[in-house]
Amino acid sequence: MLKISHVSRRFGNKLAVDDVTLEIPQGQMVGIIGRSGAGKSTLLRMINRLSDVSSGYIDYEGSRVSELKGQALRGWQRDCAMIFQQFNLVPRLDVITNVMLGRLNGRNPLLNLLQVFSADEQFAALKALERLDIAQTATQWAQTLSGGQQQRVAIARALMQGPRMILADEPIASLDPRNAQIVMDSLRDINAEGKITVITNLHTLDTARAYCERIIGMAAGKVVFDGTPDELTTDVARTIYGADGLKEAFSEALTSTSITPLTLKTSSAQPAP
Ligand SMILES: Nc1ncnc2c1ncn2[C@@H]1O[C@H](COP(=O)(O)OP(=O)(O)OP(=O)(O)O)[C@@H](O)[C@H]1O
Repeated sequence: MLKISHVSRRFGNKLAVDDVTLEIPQGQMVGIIGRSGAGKSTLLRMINRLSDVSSGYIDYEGSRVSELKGQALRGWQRDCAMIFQQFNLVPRLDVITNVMLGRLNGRNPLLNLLQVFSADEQFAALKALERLDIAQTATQWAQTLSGGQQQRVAIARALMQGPRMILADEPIASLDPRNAQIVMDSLRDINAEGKITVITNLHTLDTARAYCERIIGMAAGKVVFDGTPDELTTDVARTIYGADGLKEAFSEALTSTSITPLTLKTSSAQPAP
């Protein structure tokens, strides 16, 4: 269980996240939606401790994540993998090495520097790439891959950490609909098969509805909705996006990133209406 208790984050005068309290059971697939600037990324970054809370607490399985330091903090960041809109791969390294870098936190820094990886690590990286159906790209430079392939490499790298949770910050915002679907299908399958909690920020309503069993809506730093896709009515969407943002949220859903799941493995995930 991840517990977020009265968490706020301030940047100067700006309250980016405002008194958020949430409980996320292990293994849930959660989508966070909201307009640009609503505080979605800041919330994810605080969970992963890329950013510190200004006030409040974050706990995971009884451990106070928001106060971890040193090795314990690195341990948490290994348990709680993060993927980003821009993939964050090393462009001039081959794919398999990029994936093995997912083990960084658990390894001797000197070996990292020399990029020496054991046979076991190479095997695990290949298995992770196979799981994402891109093992054939293992020896290519990361920068030669399409955006969708790069995001799958980033997910494979996250899997190399052996995480209990994956945080995805707008993972499909830079992808075309087909690749967006492949990436969301991968996240959904990893969630369903491995009981790995997935919390993903998403720009579009339809993707959140199609893939997430629970949707959290944020506006101006606050949680303004927390429920199932069925409960996310047009009125609720208006609260999340505002009357002027609503058109954008729905029209986006009908155009560039409109996707539906390829295969449904979880009973709670429903295709977009
Ligand atoms: N490092 C920072 N310094 C100053 N202000 C910041 C910083 N990070 C975020 N903010 C501000 O906090 C608010 C919330 O930003 P955040 O990136 O969390 O929103 P978001 O919902 O993820 O938006 P987007 O969808 O555009 O990424 C915004 O007003 C943003 O400008």
